[in-house]
Parts: sequence; C-alpha cells; structure tokens
Amino acid sequence: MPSKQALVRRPGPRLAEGLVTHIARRPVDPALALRQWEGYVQALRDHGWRTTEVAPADDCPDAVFVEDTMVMFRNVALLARPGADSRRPETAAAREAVEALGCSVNAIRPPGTLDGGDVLKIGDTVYVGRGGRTNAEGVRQLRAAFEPLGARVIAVPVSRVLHLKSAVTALPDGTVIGHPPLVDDPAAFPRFLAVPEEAGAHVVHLGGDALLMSAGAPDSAALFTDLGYRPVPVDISEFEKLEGCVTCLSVRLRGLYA
Ligand SMILES: NC(=O)NCCC[C@H](N)C(=O)O
Repeated sequence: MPSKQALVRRPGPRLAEGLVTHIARRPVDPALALRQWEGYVQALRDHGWRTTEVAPADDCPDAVFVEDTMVMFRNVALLARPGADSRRPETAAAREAVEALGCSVNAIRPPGTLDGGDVLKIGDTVYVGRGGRTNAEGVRQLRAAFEPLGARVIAVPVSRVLHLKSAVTALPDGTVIGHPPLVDDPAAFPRFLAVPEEAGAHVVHLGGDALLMSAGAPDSAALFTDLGYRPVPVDISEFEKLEGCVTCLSVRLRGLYA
C-alpha cells in the first residue's frame, strides 16, 4: 500500500511579498492565510496522512509552497534548484526533512533549474514542464536521476501559467485534467478532460475516492462527483493570490518503505 506521509511548511512572516508572475498582485491577509493553511493540513490528516513540518525559511516569502523544493520518485528525493533566485534557500531544510524520513537524496545542480511544481507523475510516467522556472538542463538532470529507476520522463511546454501543475494535474485513473485556455498542448496527454474553472485543474488524491481541491471551483467539483469521486474542498484564496494551489502546499511521499 502506498505510504501517506506529507511534508508541509507553515506560512512565514513575509508571505504577502510572495512572487506573482502571471496575475495581478492582490493584498494577502496573513492571519486568514494561516487559518487556511491549518485547514489544508487538517484535511490531509483527516484522510490518514501523517504530516511533517519542514523547518521555517522565514526570509523566503514563498516557502509555504513546499512542493517546489523537490520531486519524489519512489523513496528517492530529487532536490529542486528553484528557477526564482529568491526561492533557492528554501531547499536546505527540505533536504533535512526528507533525509530524516529515510529517503535517498539527489539534487539538481547548476546550471539546471527545476521547480517541483513543474513535475506531474502518473504512475511511472513523469511529465515535466519546460517553462519559466524549469530549464532544459533541469529536464536533463531529472531524466538522469529517475529514468534509471524506471521512470519515463516526458517534457511538455508551459507558457501560460507558472508551473505545469498550475495548468494540469491528474485524476486517480490517470486522466489529465486542465482548464483549456491555460494548457499549451492538451494533445501531449493520452487522456485529457477539460474542466470549467482554472482552480478546478488542481487535485490531490487523498486516497480512495477523495480529491482535495480548491473551494473556488464548484463546477469542476460537480464534474468530479459525477465521475464517482468525492471532492474535499478547502479554501486557499490567500495562496491563490500568489499563484499557489492545493498541490503546491505539500510534498506527498507515497513511495516510502514502511
Ligand atoms: N507548485 C506551485 O504551483 N507553486 C506555487 C508557487 C507560487 C509562488 N508565488 C512562486 O511564484 O514561486
């Protein structure tokens, strides 16, 4: 059975200064953000996930988006080298956290850049978004790290949103979901399902039929219900103002040895 261990990182004091690239900046309410983060962590726990907090990186406004610090394949962590300079210091404590969980750790080296949010795994297929944060050398190093472990790495273009997983994620059956205006090339995926809202493109499989998703996508939630899934909505509006989504607030470690 897959392990249900997740890394999370609480929002720091400079959260409101987080990067915005593809949307207009809107003020972030730090107190509300903390409550929303606690609700997100609770939703993971309510569905059987153990959560480990990565030590704070309080000088890094975007540290709460801990998914970007690494990519997991089985029990191997590939430490990211974030494409944004301000996010580079985030990986040090993330490394300590995965090492403490017994993972093998590898790392992207200069001049490679890669953000965890650019990597979507579906079984042994690993899609990587070549876009604003992940460069060709990062893609090459991802291949070199994971193909020997049985991964098939497929690079896809990302130009309309921040990360690949800002555009698409996957249902538990492997169907890739995305909001078409934001997806560069839906034909890159063998099965693609259009969802009616941008925030509806982001799901985290909690186990069984449960899908963690933004409360901001009720029509997409209805679509998933109609397909036999059980949406678990969480309000993450303050993180969405910083181009965050449900995937990027945790690293899921499904391949740990018991
Ligand atoms: N994986 C993700 O989608 N991460 C969101 C990161 C948002 C953050 N404001 C950034 O621009 O890096």
